[in-house]
Amino acid sequence: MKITDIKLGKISVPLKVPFKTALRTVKSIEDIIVEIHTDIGNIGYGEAAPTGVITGDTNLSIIGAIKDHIAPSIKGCHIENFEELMSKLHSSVVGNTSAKAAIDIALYDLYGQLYNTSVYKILGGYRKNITTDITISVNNPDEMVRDSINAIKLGYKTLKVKVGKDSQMDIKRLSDIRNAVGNNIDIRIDANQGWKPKEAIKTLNKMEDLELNLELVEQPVVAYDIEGMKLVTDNVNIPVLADESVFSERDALKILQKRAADIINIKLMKTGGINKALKIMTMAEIYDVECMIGCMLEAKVSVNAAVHLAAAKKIITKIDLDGPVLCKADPVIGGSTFNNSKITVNKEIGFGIKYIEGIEYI
Ligand SMILES: C[C@H](N)C(=O)N[C@H](CCC(=O)O)C(=O)O
Ligand SMILES: [Mg+2]
Repeated sequence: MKITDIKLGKISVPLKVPFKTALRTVKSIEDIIVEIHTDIGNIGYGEAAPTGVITGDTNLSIIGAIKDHIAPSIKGCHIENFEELMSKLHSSVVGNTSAKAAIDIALYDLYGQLYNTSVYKILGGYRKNITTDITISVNNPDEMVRDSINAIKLGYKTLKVKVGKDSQMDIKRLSDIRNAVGNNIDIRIDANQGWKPKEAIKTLNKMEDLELNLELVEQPVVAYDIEGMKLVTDNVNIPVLADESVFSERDALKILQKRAADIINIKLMKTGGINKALKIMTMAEIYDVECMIGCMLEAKVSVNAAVHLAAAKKIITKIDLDGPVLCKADPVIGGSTFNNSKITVNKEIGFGIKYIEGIEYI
């Protein structure tokens, strides 16, 4: 199965409500779709999200990286030579992890098609069903309480509450939400780098004193401050999860060796796809550290690939794959089933993506 062409397009999918974090506010998903075509008519689908404030990737940089670097290095190659393809993909250009993720996903799709097997089975086939949390955007406390109650009515048992804009107000936000939802709901919080290390320690210890019963705190401090994150990890009881601090295997190794965080959040847009994510997961296994699998604001093509990875691997114990359920509509035909918090991995060959509505080809 030989790669003959790589086509790119854009999709635009409005969100149900604006998505707000300490880093950005977004009203719609504007992602790049990749189609890798082969000499025998198979197509592999991938998706890249332009999360400039986290990955540095924009739609124009994604298009440029694929057109100028990645496509020329993999065109004409055979899917059979998968290891060689991965090596070419990752050495074609530095950085550009979202562009690499889209290509990696499309290549895994074709690899599954080549061997007539669903990707999650090739990767390990650990389980068929997973349960995601849902993000509660950072807003005024009343709005966040309302969004939390609405999420619980839809059956969500875990809320991922965005904080990090104002630590005093964050304590009120969390107190109001915990009061409103009771103690049977898991609450994890994500500061998206918004706090300074000492501020994070003070805030998290206050939240513990108030018995807010938080499952974990995600990325309390700025991504590059590994010492700061370790200081937080060593001085609070709430488990600390490294998100923006871990892109590569080297980043993960540093965090693991220093014990700077308790859990690692793996996202395909940070790692550059499944192949590199697997390496991080193996390291986490060695250090006996659990992983979350997360997503950026992504539609169902790339989140479906993350579902396959999550379904395949035992080391992934926490799921944050709510991208598709945050959207007003789903333009992707095929793939896993998203029924609010319940996700069932699909069994079709490859990733099972059949068609994507409304692609604007570039
Ligand atoms: C969508 C997911 N639940 C999430 O919250 N991801 C964010 C980053 C998303 C973005 O800004 O596109 C995270 O975990 O930091
Ligand atoms: Mg995060």
